[in-house]
Amino acid sequence: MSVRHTLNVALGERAYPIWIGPGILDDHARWRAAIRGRHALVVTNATVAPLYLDRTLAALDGLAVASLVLPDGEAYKTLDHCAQVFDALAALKANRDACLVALGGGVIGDLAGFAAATWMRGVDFIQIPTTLLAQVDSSVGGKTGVNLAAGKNLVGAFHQPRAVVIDTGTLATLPPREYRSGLAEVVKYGAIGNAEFFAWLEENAAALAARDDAAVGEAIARSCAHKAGVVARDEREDGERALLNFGHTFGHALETSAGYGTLLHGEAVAIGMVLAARLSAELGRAPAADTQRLERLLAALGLPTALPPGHDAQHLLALMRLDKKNVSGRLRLILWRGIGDAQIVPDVDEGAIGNVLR
Ligand SMILES: NC(=O)c1ccc[n+]([C@@H]2O[C@H](COP(=O)([O-])OP(=O)(O)OC[C@H]3O[C@@H](n4cnc5c(N)ncnc54)[C@H](O)[C@@H]3O)[C@@H](O)[C@H]2O)c1
Ligand SMILES: O=C(O)C(=O)C[C@@H](O)[C@H](O)[C@H](O)COP(=O)(O)O
Ligand SMILES: [Zn+2]
Repeated sequence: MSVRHTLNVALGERAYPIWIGPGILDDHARWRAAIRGRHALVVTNATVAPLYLDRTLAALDGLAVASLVLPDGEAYKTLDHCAQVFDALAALKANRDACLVALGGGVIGDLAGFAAATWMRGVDFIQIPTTLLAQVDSSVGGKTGVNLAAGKNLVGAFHQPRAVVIDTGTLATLPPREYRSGLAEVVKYGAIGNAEFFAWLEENAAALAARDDAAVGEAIARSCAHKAGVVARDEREDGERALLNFGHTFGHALETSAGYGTLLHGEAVAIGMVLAARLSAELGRAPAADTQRLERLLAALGLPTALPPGHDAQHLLALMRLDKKNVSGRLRLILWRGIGDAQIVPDVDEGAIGNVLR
């Protein structure tokens, strides 16, 4: 086991470490020290439990511990399944000093994090992300929540973890499609604010597609560093943090309309980023050549760039109207001036959005 990178999310008294490296799930002394009380509940799912639950429980030896294994899938990121976490905490007799341990991808992290935010009005939690997407994005920053039939992440809370334990060795068991989905959020960091990183991704696309350890490790560390900086400056999305939503207004609408789990989050974000880039070009805000560069990179990483056949533009637009970033009924989108230069654009013309969706 070895920690290759230690980052910090600088939030004053609520600052927390991000440890990144292969095998650090077994570095018990390190991450168990982040648990302050006697009770711990590990929340995971039916796919991840047989792979990594025993190793996680081994670190918690000596505490009053329980585990909850939920069904696997985006379709289960719901209030009903959050209620199962509350029931497990009640059965454990967990008090205010309890700690939840989210072991899995972004679905488990968001759901367990939301349960931690609301159990007894807020208890600690630790993120142990086991997908690339969760390692580069969802485990950092404290956005927790669940989906409704009406839209993605419509119920949630900002609640920061106490620590993020990124064991890059867990990626060895991750299916290829899920790995590619995570790469979309990596591309997002370059697209929104780091043209040099975007160029690095272009140069290393083949290595990343082949899951080369060194390239993947660097992509994870650089992504986490980007996100940690944004979150430290704007924890509650009053400004800059909204840029992390590039591609997401379209993407979330696509995920909801396709039925949760049909299109993976990263796939929907990949398509959404292309649509946001196209819309930026259509509005005369960005060069069309940058859209093509984005499409080429995403395609080289095995990600989709086009809307799924049979999509309903009007339905997508209706879903976009319920996005959290909108103000006074006006659509507020993240667009760009080009690679590495995203911006928040209020009051985007629905006609132009409709053109891009069609
Ligand atoms: N909170 C945030 O800031 C944030 C950021 C990005 C995405 N998200 C949310 O994250 C979710 C998507 O996360 P995801 O892509 O991790 O999906 P996921 O949690 O559904 O995991 C993807 C699949 O991989 C499996 N899996 C997990 N780890 C594995 C491993 N090591 N080996 C084998 N299989 C493994 C899971 O069981 C699942 O089938 C969405 O709900 C999205 O909205 C949240
Ligand atoms: O951390 C953020 O801020 C993000 O926007 C990261 C996104 O990748 C992530 O999908 C997030 O869950 C979206 O949040 P939402 O506020 O649009 O629900
Ligand atoms: Zn996302």
